[in-house]
Amino acid sequence: MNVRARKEPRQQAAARPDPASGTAAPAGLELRGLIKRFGGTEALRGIDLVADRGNFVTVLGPSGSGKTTILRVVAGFLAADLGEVLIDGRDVTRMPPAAREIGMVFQNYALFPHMTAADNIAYGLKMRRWPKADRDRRVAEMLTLVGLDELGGRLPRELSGGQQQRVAVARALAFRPQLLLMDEPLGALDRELRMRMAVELRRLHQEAAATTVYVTHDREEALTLSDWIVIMHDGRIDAVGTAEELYTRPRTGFVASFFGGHNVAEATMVGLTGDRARARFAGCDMEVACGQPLERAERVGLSIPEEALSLEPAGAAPARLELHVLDDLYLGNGVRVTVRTDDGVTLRAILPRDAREAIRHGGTVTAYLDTTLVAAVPHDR
Ligand SMILES: Nc1ncnc2c1ncn2[C@@H]1O[C@H](COP(=O)(O)OP(=O)(O)OP(=O)(O)O)[C@@H](O)[C@H]1O
Repeated sequence: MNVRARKEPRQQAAARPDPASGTAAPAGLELRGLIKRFGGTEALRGIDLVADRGNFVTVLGPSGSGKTTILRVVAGFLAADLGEVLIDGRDVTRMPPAAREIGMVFQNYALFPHMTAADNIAYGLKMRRWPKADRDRRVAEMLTLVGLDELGGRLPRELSGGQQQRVAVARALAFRPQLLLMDEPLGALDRELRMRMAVELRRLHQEAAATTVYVTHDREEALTLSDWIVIMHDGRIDAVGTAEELYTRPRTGFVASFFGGHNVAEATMVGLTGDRARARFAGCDMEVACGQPLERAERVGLSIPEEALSLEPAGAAPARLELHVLDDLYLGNGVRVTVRTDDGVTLRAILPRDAREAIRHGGTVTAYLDTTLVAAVPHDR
């Protein structure tokens, strides 16, 4: 079954009609006004989120932004000071963790070391009093699903990190939870294995059809896995969108620099019409799209992707800039340069390999900015 059907995530809690049935379909997960304080620390400052059933939602954000706290509140390990948690329309806010029927996978796997892979997978089924024959059938199915048919009899210590992680996923999905929570499940694996497992998790998610909330601080994992990405910043949701939306039209400077790896530069706002702003940057006037509705102000932020600069005019409206080269690094498939405008704004750019000739350390270079790739964001003071 394909659960990637794109439905809109909603940052405000509101049931939406299900076009198929004509009635309001409960969301797979709904968070309403979650607030959590630890002493003087406000870990969650009002989280509203609706994830449609079967969606894969990644919660991405820097360390300390509140990602794990959200999962712990949803799982029931931690009570929020205020707010509600609904799973498939069921208010579970005051239910103990076991009654919420959630599948969970965490970074340290937490497999039972003295049990075989098969027994680890069967554990939750036993707790739920599944008859032995059903249990055995389901364990075999899960071992096949995660590609470990031959290894069910092994103890965790006889399995590689990636294999243990698959057992943990199989165990979490075995009892067919409607909701699966994963907190940095690939964090302990090396980079190559992490990316391979991310692709595999995506496939498992599609087969299991559970609404999934996945916490990570790794952008690439988020890109590989998600229907929707939620960007956390300081206990709040800064933005929700598809990877493409967040990359091409970041709402804020934080999203642009954290998720997109973009430059965020300050510019003068010289005009604003609807969702387009006119900005003066590096001596050029340019018209750019707004990442969110903006107010008329003196200053505006510009989100400038690293690939927006080139040495030949590019895009529909290339703005010509004279830049000072501070640094250049040959990458094989391109050149990473650090440049500075006359006003002292520093930008990072990726130029094609053959640009190396034109770039001299300490020299100046004429570059063209593809303004169709630039987005105006609120100016952070
Ligand atoms: N049990 C606790 N007691 C006190 N403060 C806590 C506790 N748990 C979390 N915090 C604080 O709440 C904030 C959010 O923490 P959380 O663990 O949710 O962040 P995170 O985004 O998951 O970070 P990381 O990526 O480092 O795991 C942090 O400032 C953290 O120090």
